[in-house]
Amino acid sequence: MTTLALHGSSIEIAPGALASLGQRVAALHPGRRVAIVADAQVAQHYAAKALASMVASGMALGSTVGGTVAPGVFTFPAGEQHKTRDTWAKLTDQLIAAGHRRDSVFVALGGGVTGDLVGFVAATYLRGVPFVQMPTSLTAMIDAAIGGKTGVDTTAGKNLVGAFHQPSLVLIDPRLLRTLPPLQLRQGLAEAIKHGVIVDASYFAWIAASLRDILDGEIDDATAMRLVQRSVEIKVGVVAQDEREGDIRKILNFGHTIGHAIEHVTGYGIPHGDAVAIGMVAEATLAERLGLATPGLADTIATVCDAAGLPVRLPEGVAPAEIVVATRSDKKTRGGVVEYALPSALGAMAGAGSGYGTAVPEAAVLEMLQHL
Ligand SMILES: NC(=O)c1ccc[n+]([C@@H]2O[C@H](COP(=O)([O-])OP(=O)(O)OC[C@H]3O[C@@H](n4cnc5c(N)ncnc54)[C@H](O)[C@@H]3O)[C@@H](O)[C@H]2O)c1
Ligand SMILES: O=C(O)C(=O)C[C@@H](O)[C@H](O)[C@H](O)COP(=O)(O)O
Ligand SMILES: [Zn+2]
Repeated sequence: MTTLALHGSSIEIAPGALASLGQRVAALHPGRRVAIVADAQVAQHYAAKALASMVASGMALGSTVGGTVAPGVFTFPAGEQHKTRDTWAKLTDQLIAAGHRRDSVFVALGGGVTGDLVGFVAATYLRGVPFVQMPTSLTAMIDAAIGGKTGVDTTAGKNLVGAFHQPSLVLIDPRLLRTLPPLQLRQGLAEAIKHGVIVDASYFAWIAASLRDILDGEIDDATAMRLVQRSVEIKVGVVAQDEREGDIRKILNFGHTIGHAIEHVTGYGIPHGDAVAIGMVAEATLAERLGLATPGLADTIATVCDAAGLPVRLPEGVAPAEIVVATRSDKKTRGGVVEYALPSALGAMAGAGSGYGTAVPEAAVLEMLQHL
């Protein structure tokens, strides 16, 4: 078992950890009522086990006004299309009806959509109740469950409404990756590749050399632990320095300015990791064109993303100009100009000492996208 600490969160990684969920939640939150929230797909795989572990540890569930015991598990339909204010409202109403009050703790059991959504429900519920992240996708284990960014998408763009709200516990069981569909495993790899590019060239090289071990057949405990642990260490190392993204945390957004714009203009028809892979190649190309990055960096990133089965070019039918317009809702925009977090070399980012945001004129972004 590996344990890390971050802004009040205990982050615990161990194969088989799901069995100890109830025990860990009860130890951190004695006397609280608990509600588990999962999307319908994850619920089919893991809700019964998670609930059994809560009940075995003596955690109480909600209860309605008439005294009936409320369900322990609340579900919503799977998919980014449901990471919305509408789902936030429905879940909030269901939890209120189930009698959850300030003495409750919520558990997000699922991928990044579930973690972002349930974290935002917890952040706003009676002005804030504690929550626990039990991530089930690679994206959630190595990225979304860590660092306290919660929120939902709106029709204007990605993650535009949300809050920073740190989970009390992030319990990671890499064995849950065994039921994750290959397409979803690749989505997480995009974020792991990002971690290599922004902080650790040797981790990038290890991922490149380990793609077959990760993607072909069932991932073994040793490979899964190494992948999850190194990415978690990198994310924790960055967020520990800058919780609210005033400075170095921006580097975790590498690939996301273009990536989020792609997700938005395709109506979330492109999964997050795919969009980030294209975004990383595009933004590294931009960094090279601006003279900030080592020539060849974008090709190196593209080669590894391609070998991981991730796309590296704009999807067919998506016009560069509409991407540029969609980038205007990026949260790193200052004074009306979008600032990008750009790499300078494998394992290093441009802009240290000046906030890690590089203001780039739209004309330069448009030209780069037209030649991608
Ligand atoms: N808050 C952050 O810092 C942060 C970081 C990265 C990504 N994100 C967000 O995370 C989301 C993407 O996360 P995601 O890729 O996990 O998407 P997701 O939550 O939609 O999960 C992907 C699919 O995999 C299924 N699934 C998850 N775990 C499974 C398992 N173990 N077995 C079988 N099926 C499983 C889900 O039901 C879903 O259909 C995006 O909304 C992105 O913006 C947030
Ligand atoms: O934790 C961070 O900080 C990140 O930027 C991690 C990203 O991988 C993640 O997709 C995040 O949700 C993007 O945040 P946003 O602030 O650009 O909405
Ligand atoms: Zn991301």
